[in-house]
Order: sequence, then structure tokens, then C-alpha cells
Amino acid sequence: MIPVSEALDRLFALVSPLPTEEVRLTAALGRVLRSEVIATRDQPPFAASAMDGYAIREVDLAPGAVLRVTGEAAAGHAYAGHVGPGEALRIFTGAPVPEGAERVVMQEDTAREGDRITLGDGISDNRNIRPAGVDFRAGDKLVAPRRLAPADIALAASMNTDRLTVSRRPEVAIIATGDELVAPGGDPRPDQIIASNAYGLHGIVEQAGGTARLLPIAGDSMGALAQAFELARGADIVLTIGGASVGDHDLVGDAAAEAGMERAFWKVALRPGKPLMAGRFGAALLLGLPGNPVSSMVCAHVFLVPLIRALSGLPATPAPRRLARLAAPLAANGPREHYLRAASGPDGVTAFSKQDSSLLSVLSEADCLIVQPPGDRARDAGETVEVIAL
Ligand SMILES: Nc1nc2c(c(=O)[nH]1)N[C@H]1C(S)=C(S)[C@@H](COP(=O)(O)OP(=O)(O)OC[C@H]3O[C@@H](n4cnc5c(N)ncnc54)[C@H](O)[C@@H]3O)O[C@H]1N2
Ligand code: MOO
Repeated sequence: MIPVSEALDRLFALVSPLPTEEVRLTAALGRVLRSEVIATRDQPPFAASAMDGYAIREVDLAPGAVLRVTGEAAAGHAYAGHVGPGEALRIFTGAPVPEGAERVVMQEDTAREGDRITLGDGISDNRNIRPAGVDFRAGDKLVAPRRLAPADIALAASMNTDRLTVSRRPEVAIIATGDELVAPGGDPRPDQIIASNAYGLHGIVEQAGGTARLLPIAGDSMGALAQAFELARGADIVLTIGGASVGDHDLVGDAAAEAGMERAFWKVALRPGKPLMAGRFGAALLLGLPGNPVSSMVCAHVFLVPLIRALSGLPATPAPRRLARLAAPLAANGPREHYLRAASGPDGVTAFSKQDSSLLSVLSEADCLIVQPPGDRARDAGETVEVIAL
């Protein structure tokens, strides 16, 4: 068994970022930006009114002042003249503020009669003008790499770009293995169970920005596994589920080696997930997850998601952790780093009393994993622990 951090290092050592492609803005959500976006203009490109009202000179700002309205500026319709003393320009939000005007008085602070306005009392100090370039200047950058959130895409659009250079999405071929497995929705024999893990992993892959390809369930034979590996060709990550341990029917390691996997590690000091394996697999990477449903999902959060991120060109870093307060005590830990299914509440995080790695019902209730280091002493409520959000 090697520590989780060393396993991650060995995994990251196998990674080269995938090639890039260009996508339209509407296809960019969740993709990893690989080339910075450079603004081609200031935003706003002119000093813009932040309110509907009247643009005036500072010297004219006095309660009860009467000013003559000389024209109008609206968004997309600049006013060509300038605002002189004693004058006011009718202006709307987003319109360019004309020369001479130094502030915009909200229309609620004025009374209009014909072409005259009278300023009210208690006009706020706010000038209600957004200076040119206050958001960004020509030449400013949206920095890469980054996973594109809706606000990033809006910012890129605002910088006047309609296509973005992003990583090709990593393709993950998922192979469930085991003679006992049948697909959901069928009619299983009493000694069979439903193959559930691939569907949870499919979700994790898609959430992390990859594309998941579910292959047919492979039986516990070298031939069936060889065939599955053949079907997985072309994927960036080959993800197997089950058959990773030491039993007579746990053949994934042997079959993968026969199909050309160069092993980077097998067995990691984490709980659940000890029999995890990984290696180079031709042009792809292979990650062999344990079959227990919670083990496979926890290993995906701890290893697969960081792997997908690194392949996508993001920094190779472990799953982010935050500090949380324990709302209930924790027992002392054994020699493996323990990822306890837990729920957050107003008083902090509480580990579920049942932690068996077969319990999807518990994982489904959990919103985080408490990470307890190997050999950690018992912890009291109120102590601080590290957690990974689910
Ligand atoms: N003698 C030992 N036995 C075991 C050890 C050990 O160190 N020595 N480790 C245990 C640990 S820890 C784990 S984790 C499991 C993992 O074993 P495998 O990866 O070989 O998993 P399987 O035996 O194939 O399956 C375990 C369990 O999960 C069910 N399963 C498998 N695939 C799926 C799927 N796609 N969907 C739903 N459920 C699945 C399978 O039916 C088994 O019940 O080994 C321990 N044993
Ligand atoms: O490590 Mo196994 O994943 O405990 O259940």
C-alpha cells in the first residue's frame, strides 16, 4: 500500500494535457479554456449613464435649480452635442454621457415641465456614471487554464470573442466487471445484483467535464476482459470497476497487464478503495476501481476527477479540501486514510454511523467526505477536520 498522495503523484506523472479544439460560446460551458482571451476594446467603451435621468454639470447641482432640457441620449443612440451650464440632457441607462456632463441625476430626483426640469432635495452623492473601461480595458485578459463558468463565458463574449480554445473533452470508457452483474431495469436471478456503479461514475465523469462511454458488462474471465479492453480503444481513460482485489475471480489486473497496461500502482492506503490500481495503457490511462459501490465512487472523487482535470489542462492537484467543525465525535483511525461519508448541518459535519463500502443509501444522503489521516487519534465534537464536498 502506498499513501494517497504518492498514488496521486504517480498518476499525475502519466498525464499529458489533451489537444485543444475551438468551440462556440454556447458550447463552452464547463469546458477548460486553454488559450487566454484578450479584450479587443474597453468595456464600457464610453462613459455610460448608470441611471435613467438627466445629465448635468456639477455647478448646476443645487436643490431647486431649474435647467433647460436640450436633447436626449439613449443606449445605442449617442448625443452629438455637449451639455453646457444651465442645461440638462435627457439620458437613459447605458447611453454614452456627452461631453460637459459630469453627473446623471435620477429622474425620481427631478420634476419635469415641458423642456424644464427642477432638481429636488437630497440628491445622492453618486455621479451615476460608469467610466469608460471600468470593467476591463483593451488588452486585459481572461486567463487560461480555467473551467468555464457562465460568468466567464459572458466575460469572453463581452471581450468580443465568439469562439474559445478549449481542451478536447477526455473520453472515459467505463467497464463494469463481474459475473453477478445485470443492467438496471432487467429481471435478475436471485444470485445476481444490479450493476449500479457505472451510472454513478458516468455522472461523476460528466460533472468533471469528461465524456463517459459505458461499455457492456464484462464477465469474470480473461477472454471477456480482453474483449472489453478491445472495445475501450480510443478512450483517454479506461475505467474498470471491480475484480481489483485478491480473490480467484479478481482478474482485472492480470487481464489489463496482458492487454499492455504498465502498472503505476496497485493498493493504496485509503478506506474505502484499497485495491485501487492505475497505469499507462497504450495512449490511454487505466484506472482500476474496486467494485464496492461506495469504494468506486470515493476513488472517483479522489483520483478520477483530479485526473480528468489534469488531462483537460488544469493544474494537477488533489480534490480540494476545506476545513469544517465536527458536530459529533470521530473514532480513532487505522492505517488507511479514511474518507467518511458525512452530512453538514448548522453545528458542523457529522459522519454517518454506518460506513460500510457497500452502502449507496448512505452515500446518497452524504454531502461531503470527512478525510481522517492514517493513525489519527479519536476526535471530539468541535474539533476541526478536512472535508471534500460531494
Ligand atoms: N481477502 C481480501 N478480500 C478483500 C480485500 C482484501 O484486502 N483481502 N479487500 C476488500 C476491499 S477493501 C474491497 S474494496 C473489495 C474490492 O474488491 P474488488 O474490486 O475485487 O470488487 P468485486 O469483488 O468485484 O466486488 C465487490 C462488491 O462490489 C459489487 N460490485 C462490483 N461491481 C459492481 C457494479 N458495477 N455495480 C454494483 N456493485 C458492484 C460486487 O458484487 C461485490 O459485492 O474487496 C474486498 N475483499
Ligand atoms: O477499501 Mo474497500 O474499498 O474498504 O471497501
